[in-house]
Order: sequence, then structure tokens, then C-alpha cells
Amino acid sequence: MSKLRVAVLGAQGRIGSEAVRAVEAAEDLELVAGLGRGDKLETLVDAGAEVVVELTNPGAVMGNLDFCVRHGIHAVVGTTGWTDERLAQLRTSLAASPQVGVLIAPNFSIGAVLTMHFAQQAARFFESAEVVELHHPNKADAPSGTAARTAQLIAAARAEAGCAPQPDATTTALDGARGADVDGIPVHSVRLRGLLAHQEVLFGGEGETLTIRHDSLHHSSFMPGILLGVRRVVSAPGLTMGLENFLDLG
Ligand SMILES: NC(=O)c1ccc[n+]([C@@H]2O[C@H](COP(=O)([O-])OP(=O)(O)OC[C@H]3O[C@@H](n4cnc5c(N)ncnc54)[C@H](O)[C@@H]3O)[C@@H](O)[C@H]2O)c1
Ligand SMILES: O=C(O)C1=N[C@H](C(=O)O)CCC1
Repeated sequence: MSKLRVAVLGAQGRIGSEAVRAVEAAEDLELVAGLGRGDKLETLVDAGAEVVVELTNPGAVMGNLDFCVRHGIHAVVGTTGWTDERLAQLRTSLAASPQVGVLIAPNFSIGAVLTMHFAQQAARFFESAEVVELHHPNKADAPSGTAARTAQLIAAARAEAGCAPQPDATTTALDGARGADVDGIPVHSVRLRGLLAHQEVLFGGEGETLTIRHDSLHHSSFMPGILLGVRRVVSAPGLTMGLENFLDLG
């Protein structure tokens, strides 16, 4: 059986370099290119890449994806910083190349995907919900893509269940003291040396709290999700939002 031809963008980065090793070690995949800042995207075409793993930064991802989609190359995207406008732009370019699949995964680690799933399930049972994400200080964006997605899922689950807006009697606060507001959910970002990627989802109700916590302790935690995404995206045309779509979560 022929191997799936994979390229990594951001190949010298923290997660990209780990992804290069993971693809090289997978028997059914062949690493055909590993590109960094300043490398020509045409290399992807010359190398015959079928799937690109995009792990660069929010400033580069849109141009890279536009190139991939126009050239019929599927993409697995870990880069964060997604907005509704960016998603709309990507959907437009995908509409012109309907055979291409793009997976955007705010988090590739199975534990983080489960955290989001559990948070979505818990949301309607608790009056209060807040998200605290904690990352290494080299991270470019805040809040994390995972925290933003978690808050959106909680808000959507609450809206679907007809839950009342969450209580908050704060009338005076220092800027930022109550965190960023993502769809009505406060999201707090910590940047600390020694950390990698961590998240707590805090729920509060009558006389009880529930905390769901996840810790990525090494970049290896993201690799099974990246490899799963690579293998599945080739048969999933259009935009897939979240790795959970490729997992049987019930
Ligand atoms: N989804 C996930 O599970 C997950 C996990 C970890 C990191 N991330 C995200 O992945 C991205 C990268 O994170 P990181 O910690 O590895 O950052 P990093 O800064 O270590 O690596 C990014 C790399 O991309 C390179 N780069 C920049 N522009 C480029 C371009 N146009 N083409 C090719 N390469 C380019 C940089 O030179 C750098 O080597 C961030 O957005 C981060 O939030 C996602
Ligand atoms: O290290 C990072 O940067 C990470 N980014 C993702 C996010 O923003 O959620 C996933 C976790 C690691």
C-alpha cells in the first residue's frame, strides 16, 4: 500500500519539530517536506504533498491554507487565532475546491478534546462557569484556542438548554480582572515559565463546584491527534472543526 505523502509547515517550531518526528516514525506516512519561515510553498507541490500539517502562527496560517486549498492539498491545522471572519474566508476558498479537506483542531491532545466534551455536557447543570488556561510564556495568543473553543461550547450548550445568563454582581473591576469575555464566559490566561499547556474549567452551582482539569506535560501529547487528523482528513472534504469529529465520543 502506498504511503500518504505529508508535509509539515512550521517544521522547526516547538510542536512542528515533534510532528516531523511523529510523521517520520509512522509506517503508513511519508514526510515529503518540512518547511519553515521564508521557505517557498511551491515546494509542497514539487514534493507531491497530499496533506499539510500547519503549525506556524496566526500571522502565517491564512496564506498557507489559501495556497494548500488552491493546490488541492488537504490540511490539518493546529495553529490558533481563529475568528469568525477567518473561518468565513477559509470556507469561501474551500467552496472553490470542494474536494479538499481541512481539519482545524484547537487542541490535538485526547485529554483536552475530552475536557471540551465533558465541559459541554456539564454546562447546562451549573449556573456559573469560568475557564482558566495556563501556558508557557512563549505563546503568542491569548486566550488559547482551546479555552476560546471551550467557552464557545459551554455558551452554546447553555443557550440550547435555555439557561439564564451567568450571575456576576461585579460593578467595579480593574481592566482584565474578570478575564476576557468569550460568549459570556470569563476566560483567564496565565503565562508562566515551566508550564506547557493546561486548562481548568470551573463550574459552580447550589452548594457545589465541579472542576475539569487537563495538563499537557509534553508536546508528545499532541501527536496521536495529529496523526489521526492526517489519516482522516483526506476523506473528509470541507471544513471539520475539532478533532472530536474524528473520535467516536457517543
Ligand atoms: N492545536 C494544538 O494542539 C496545538 C498545540 C501546540 C501548539 N499549537 C499552536 O501551534 C502554533 C505553533 O506553536 P509553537 O509553540 O510550535 O510555535 P513556534 O513559534 O515554536 O513555532 C512556529 C514555527 O513556525 C515557523 N513559521 C512562521 N511563519 C511561517 C511560515 N509562513 N511558513 C512556515 N513556517 C513558519 C516559525 O519560524 C517557527 O519555527 C501556535 O499557533 C500554537 O498555538 C497548537
Ligand atoms: O503551546 C501552545 O501554543 C498551544 N496552543 C493551543 C491552544 O492555543 O489552545 C493548544 C495547546 C498548546
